[in-house]
Amino acid sequence: MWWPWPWPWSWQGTALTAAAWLCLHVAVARLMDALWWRPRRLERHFARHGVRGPGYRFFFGSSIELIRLMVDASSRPAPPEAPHDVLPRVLAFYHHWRKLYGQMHMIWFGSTPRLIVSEPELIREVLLSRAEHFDRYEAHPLIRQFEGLGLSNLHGDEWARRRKILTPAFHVENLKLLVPFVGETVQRMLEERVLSSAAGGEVEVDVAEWYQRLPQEAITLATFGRNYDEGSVVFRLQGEHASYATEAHSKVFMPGYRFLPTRKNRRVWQLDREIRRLLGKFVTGLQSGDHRGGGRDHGRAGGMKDFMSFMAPAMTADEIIEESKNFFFAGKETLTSLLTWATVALAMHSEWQDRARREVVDVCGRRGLPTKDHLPRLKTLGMIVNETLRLYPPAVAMIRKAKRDVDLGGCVVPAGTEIMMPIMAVHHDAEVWGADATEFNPARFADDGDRPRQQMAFMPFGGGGRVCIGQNLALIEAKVALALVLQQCEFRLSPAYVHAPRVLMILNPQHGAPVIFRPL
Ligand code: HEM
Repeated sequence: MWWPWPWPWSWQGTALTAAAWLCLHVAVARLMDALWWRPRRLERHFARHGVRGPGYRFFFGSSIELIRLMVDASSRPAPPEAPHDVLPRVLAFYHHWRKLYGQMHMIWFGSTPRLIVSEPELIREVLLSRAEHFDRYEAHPLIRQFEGLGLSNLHGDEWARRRKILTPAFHVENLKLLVPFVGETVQRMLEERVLSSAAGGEVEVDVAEWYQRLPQEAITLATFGRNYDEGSVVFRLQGEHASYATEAHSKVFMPGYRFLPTRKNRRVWQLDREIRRLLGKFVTGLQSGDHRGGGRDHGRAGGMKDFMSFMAPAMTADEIIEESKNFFFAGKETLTSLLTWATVALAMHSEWQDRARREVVDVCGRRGLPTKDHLPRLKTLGMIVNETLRLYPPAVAMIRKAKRDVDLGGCVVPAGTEIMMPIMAVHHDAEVWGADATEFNPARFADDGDRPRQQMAFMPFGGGGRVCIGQNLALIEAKVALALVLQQCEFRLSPAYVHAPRVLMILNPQHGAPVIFRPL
């Protein structure tokens, strides 16, 4: 039989072609909706609620302008006449768009709307009173890979389960037992780098580099206890791993780039495998009871119960691996940042340096290491640490995501919108802190000091259920380290120092922090 065209093949072909066209149309329509129509609809929605911001640009959102503002700001140091007025440099995009669009405004992170909220009252709603409507923001896969799938990156029930397991490990009474170890570590650091090199004279040290050793050693001991030496190897590799993350974060993100077998990527994969292998071996030993110690360490850690012994009975090997990666990541750069800025601020304000030193000598003596009983008596030092965290919060912002449509300050925030809370902007706000908001004045944190009483005016460690679990550890380390440095040296900024705080995940000095120490 002959047909003018190859029936039934032509029917099938036509149907297939039509289906392919339909799929293509649907895919293109969806893509266009995600990248163009939805952002425009959301823009109009927010405008109706009086919330405006830089207009949405196809695919890139506000990213190109944001990067331009940040790069431009980082090309100039902070103004010498107001050195602590660093918000326009650190969060240049916030500073710029706030002037144009008001305190609550919106920007576009690609095609995702990001609402900027900097009123303490609204932040309180997001973190505390209406926290169930907001979820922790999903970090980029590259950052998650380095940070580890630990507390910082978990959600819902799994986060709650882990937080419950880990909370007792970070109890202040447990952590206080670390004080002698922290003191000995800082004493060794001083002897090796400052006291011996200075030999009666002066020595210049880049404190942004130098301080890194303390959190690294403290987290290693707190996590691994008696198995500190094995832990050190893991965390040394993790240090290298994290340095690639910081480097990657400072570059423009290219989707899929991390899967290419470049020299650096191959090293990152190798490090990842090695860290997992070592931690896996260690954890399996710990869980089968075939390990040296774990539990209470009566040696270096003065009887502190290490984090491993809280995790081993309750978590799988993989979970422990991810959690330890997370501790290392969350605890190292943040503390280094705090110590660096406190030292820089004290070098700039010698009156506070002298006052804090007198207190340290009164409480701890001319030579002795600080003890856990000394710490609450170091009031001036506590005020200095708080004032540093206010002006130079290591984590400059927090991000949440609306789980569902939710009312915030009279604006209906659609599900999926990200909420960015710029910690540094709240800390520098003259309406919250008064006319001297950008001056270094630790006295505002005195018991009878004049400071805002509203919740979330001061939140260097975040707030609500997801408040920093490591804050007690950080404050212990910071007080002991600064007390020892003050007790044994006078210091001032090197002429080579340029005051240029910038944020690369964590707030750090763009050109390092060279400080001149003179042993006392
Ligand atoms: C000066 C030092 C530190 C600062 C300023 C700091 C700041 C913060 C902030 C702001 C958050 C909340 C993030 C958010 O809600 O989005 C946070 C969470 C967290 N921090 Fe810290 N941190 C410091 C030290 C540490 C240390 C020493 C550790 C542990 C070893 C640590 C572990 C964590 C963890 C695990 C979380 C996630 C908690 C959760 O989501 O349940 N931090 N930190």
